[in-house]
Order: sequence, then C-alpha cells, then structure tokens
Amino acid sequence: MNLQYIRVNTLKINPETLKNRLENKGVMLKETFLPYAFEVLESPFSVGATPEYLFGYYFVQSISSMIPPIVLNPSKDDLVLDMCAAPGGKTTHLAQLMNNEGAIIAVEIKSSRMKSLKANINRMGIANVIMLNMNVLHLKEKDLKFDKILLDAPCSGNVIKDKSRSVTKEDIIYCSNRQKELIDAGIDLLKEGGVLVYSTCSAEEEENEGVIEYILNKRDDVELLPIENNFKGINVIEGGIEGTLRVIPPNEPFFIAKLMKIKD
Ligand SMILES: C[S@@+](CC[C@H](N)C(=O)[O-])C[C@H]1O[C@@H](n2cnc3c(N)ncnc32)[C@H](O)[C@@H]1O
Repeated sequence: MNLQYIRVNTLKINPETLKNRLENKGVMLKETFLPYAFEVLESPFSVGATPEYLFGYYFVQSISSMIPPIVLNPSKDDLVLDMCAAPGGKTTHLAQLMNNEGAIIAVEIKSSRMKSLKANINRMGIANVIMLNMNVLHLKEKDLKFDKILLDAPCSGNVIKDKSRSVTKEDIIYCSNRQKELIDAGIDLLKEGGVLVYSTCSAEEEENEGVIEYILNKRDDVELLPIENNFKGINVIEGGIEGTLRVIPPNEPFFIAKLMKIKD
C-alpha cells in the first residue's frame, strides 16, 4: 500500500485554509502528528497537478521523509548544510522550519537534478537557500563550518531506479562505502557543538547502523544523540543502535540518526 502525504508550505498558506480549499474540491485529508502535514485518503485528481501545488502551497512527500528535518530542528540563527539536496523535499522543509531566515547551503552533484531542486525552491518561495552544483566532498576546501548538517544520503533505495532489477550485495556495499565517505566529510564540516542528522530510505543494515558504527569507531570527536520517538500515528521503532530510529511499513522505510561534534 502506498500512503500519500502532503506537507503544507506554511511560508505561503495556513494549513487549515489549504485543507478547506482541497476538501472543497473533493480531496479527503486526514490529520497527522504534524499540524502542517496531511495524509491524502482520496483525491479525484493527482495532488501533484493542482493550482495549489503550482502556487507552492504544498509538497507531496512521504511522512517518513519529513522526520529528518524535524530531528535536525534548525533555527533562523543557524548556518545549515544540506549535503545531498535534490529534488529539495527536505531543503524546502528546513527553510520552512527556519521561517525563511538564516542560511542553507544546498549541494547537489548532478546537474540534471539541479533543475528539480531549483524549481521546487522557486515554487515554494524559498529565500534563504544558496544552491551549489558540486560534489559535497569538495566543500571542505572552502573553509566553511556549519551549525547543522543534513546528510540524506544516496542509498540503494533510490540509486537503483530500475524497479525490475533487485538490489545486489554489491550495490549495497557500493552505497555503504559512499555513505561512509559522505558522513566523514560531514563531520569535518561541522562546528564544535554542531549537529548532523544522517538519513536514508534504505532498510539495509550496512547503509544505516553500519555507517553510524563506522563513524563512531573511526572518530573520537563525535557522539550519538538519542532521538525521542514521538511521531504519533507513524510506524517508528528504535534502530539497531540505541537512540536511532527506523520507520517501517506501511510507512516508507527510513533510518535516522543524530550526531554531535564534541570537539574541533
Ligand atoms: C536521497 S537523494 C536526496 C533527496 C533529497 N534530500 C530530498 O529530500 O529531496 C540523494 C541525492 O544526493 C546526490 N548526491 C550523491 N552524491 C553526492 C555528492 N557527493 N555531493 C552532492 N550530492 C550528491 C544525488 O545525486 C541525489 O540527488
């Protein structure tokens, strides 16, 4: 079963106003633990093709994918890095949480995916994001340090686009190695006391707990911060490492961990 959710862009519209507008057109919405997110129970048309969508009043995404920005909890005083940004579901959510203030650097390696990132940022009226089309591993040459970092890593859940092909052990190991490199670079880019949230939409241990174990063993300047499981109505359990979270079906599988840099 594919559950469908929308995240209301509170920078542009009040959730109740949008709910009434969509319900008047025959869309059936159900409230969630988030006052600005609704489950779409029924719709006479595609919710990705309405005037309200084009006006940037909402984003269509899984409720699981809304959890990493909430856990990162950025404020308007933060300098935030979104290491793997396109198509921008989480970048635009971070901007919303920051009330369009402060600054977010959103990095995306693939120029083909910059188009969707740019389009979503423009559609949602985001004004605090600088987009960079580059390999985030090269950002350390720029002498920048961040208060908050989101690493929503590429994983076997989205790297393998061909649904008819199953994910092989080699795919998982390839992704895991890439994730380890990215998380290590992310910790280098954090200020002392800064926080990094790591997430993937893969259910594989090697891409999740394995990456967190790797970084905690490799470095002595980072510690795990436990995440409180207070996501009512969503299937969330503790991950294989105490303090991490796993979202499980029928919600989209997700793994989330939170790390703090304890010394520079
Ligand atoms: C899981 S997707 C990100 C989804 C996005 N965070 C969202 O919520 O819409 C991972 C993205 O990371 C990008 N990526 C992979 N390696 C990268 C790198 N080294 N530097 C920057 N972006 C990278 C991929 O091209 C892909 O667009």
